[in-house]
Amino acid sequence: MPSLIAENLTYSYSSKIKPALSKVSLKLEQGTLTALVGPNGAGKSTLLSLLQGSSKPNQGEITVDGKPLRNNRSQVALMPQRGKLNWNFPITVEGLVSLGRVNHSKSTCCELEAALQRVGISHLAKRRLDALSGGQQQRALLAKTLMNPAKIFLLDEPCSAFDPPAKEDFLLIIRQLADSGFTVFVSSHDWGTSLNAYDKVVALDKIILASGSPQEVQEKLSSINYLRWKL
Ligand SMILES: Nc1ncnc2c1ncn2[C@@H]1O[C@H](COP(=O)(O)OP(=O)(O)OP(=O)(O)O)[C@@H](O)[C@H]1O
Repeated sequence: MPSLIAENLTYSYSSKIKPALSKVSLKLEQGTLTALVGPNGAGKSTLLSLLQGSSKPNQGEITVDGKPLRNNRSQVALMPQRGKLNWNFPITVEGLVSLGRVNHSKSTCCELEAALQRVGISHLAKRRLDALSGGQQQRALLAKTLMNPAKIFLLDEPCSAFDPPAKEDFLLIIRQLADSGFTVFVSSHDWGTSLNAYDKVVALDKIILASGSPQEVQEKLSSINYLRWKL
């Protein structure tokens, strides 16, 4: 059953420039892990911000469980790109993660501990954020996002700070999230074999280039010679 459907989304930052996204349609099924791939400037972050509802499309519709997104925004949470955060802010890991509670209501110890456990950093709860590695910081940011009682998680380039083993560990964490019923949509620059860890791949470059299983998308992109001239 699809939990999020986007139909014909078009979005321009200004009427004077070409649209960042044109007629983008996709379906995210409940309990699946989907990759969103595309080169720099393809519109990945723009699409995620539309799907989260922080920007509105110029044209097109987004529904969550059959209702317009505007009536169901609490079901969708976005983890921003790491570049959007000040990692030197003087805060502990548990302080950061607690901020993820919606409306900043007081989080219970259980919720906090569950989020830290899900991403495997309970032992770092009292550490300062600026004393962590880039990969540990990304896990802390995911734990903060998971404090949100949403069921659709949009992750904007979460693997950018990871070395290959850490990336594999992170993929396992998000796979477990999907297997426990959450819908997870992850933007990435990685067109390599790690795409095989996903149920589905959406390739974007202002329009949807291809969508389907990792193999189907790789085949489609090579048939249009996209990978050769673009990447
Ligand atoms: N605030 C903005 N104002 C004007 N144009 C913008 C703005 N944000 C993004 N753009 C433009 O929209 C297009 C899509 O940008 P976006 O950040 O969504 O791409 P992306 O695929 O996430 O890129 P990257 O992989 O580099 O993060 C780019 O041409 C970008 O320059």
